[in-house]
Amino acid sequence: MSLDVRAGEVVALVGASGAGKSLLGHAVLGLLPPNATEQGRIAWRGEDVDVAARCRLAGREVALLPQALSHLDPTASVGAQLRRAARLAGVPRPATRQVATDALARQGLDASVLRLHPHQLSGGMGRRVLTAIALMGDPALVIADEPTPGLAPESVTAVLQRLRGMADDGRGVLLITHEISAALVVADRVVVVDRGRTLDEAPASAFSGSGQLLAHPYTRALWLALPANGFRMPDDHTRVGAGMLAGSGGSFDAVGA
Ligand SMILES: Nc1ncnc2c1ncn2[C@@H]1O[C@H](COP(=O)(O)OP(=O)(O)OP(=O)(O)O)[C@@H](O)[C@H]1O
Ligand code: NI
Repeated sequence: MSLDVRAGEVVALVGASGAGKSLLGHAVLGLLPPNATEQGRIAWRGEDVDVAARCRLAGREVALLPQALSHLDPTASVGAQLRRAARLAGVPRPATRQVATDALARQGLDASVLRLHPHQLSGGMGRRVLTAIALMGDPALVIADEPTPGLAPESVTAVLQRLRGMADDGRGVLLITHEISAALVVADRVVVVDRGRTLDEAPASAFSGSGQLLAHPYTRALWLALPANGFRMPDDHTRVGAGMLAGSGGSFDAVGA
């Protein structure tokens, strides 16, 4: 896999289940299991970063916006979790309460939420809390792993617009998803992956009409299969799929971040 994310842009990483999208995100954050073997390189601001360096960047320069509310600690109040994130981001202890309150306010939540525990939050509130935690260290890169499945349409829009806002504030955003239609609402570029390989990269604007601007047949097939395009399946779809299988190795050679 090979891709890069620049400041100010949302890059959507799109691919079928098992393509390796989450693994790529975890690799960038230095979160792969200890027995994982890696090949290739990951660079941050032009410099190669090893696992130790990536772990130092994680939570400060690079933040993960997880999908599941289960990433919140069920036994700790929202306030305690935000203050912990603030301390990890380098905020001196006496200031953490105010920083936590401000972080919630930026997500449209008032200070009464500090006292709540995760089970008392609605789905939308929980996601705002996760966002507040992820942004605590003022990261330059936000990796959002499947932030929208299971959400009501208006919440999907809100989550995507928040990601767009993060990019407009000058951050880079990597949006991992298998919902290309949602990604296209906010993405500048779309990187298509399959079975551990980058297949294609296209500007979001190329996804229009009958896909004539999309060079790769797999990407065009993804676009045409959307409900809005009438679930069209090109005749050669199965053949393309089989070709993808035959040509794939399932590991990443190169990762650029
Ligand atoms: N710790 C692990 N050990 C071995 N194999 C793993 C591990 N984690 C993931 N895999 C495998 O690596 C492949 C890629 O998984 P990954 O979770 O990155 O896919 P994904 O593209 O994020 O899929 P999804 O859209 O379902 O989240 C899958 O075949 C998965 O089973
Ligand atoms: Ni995943």
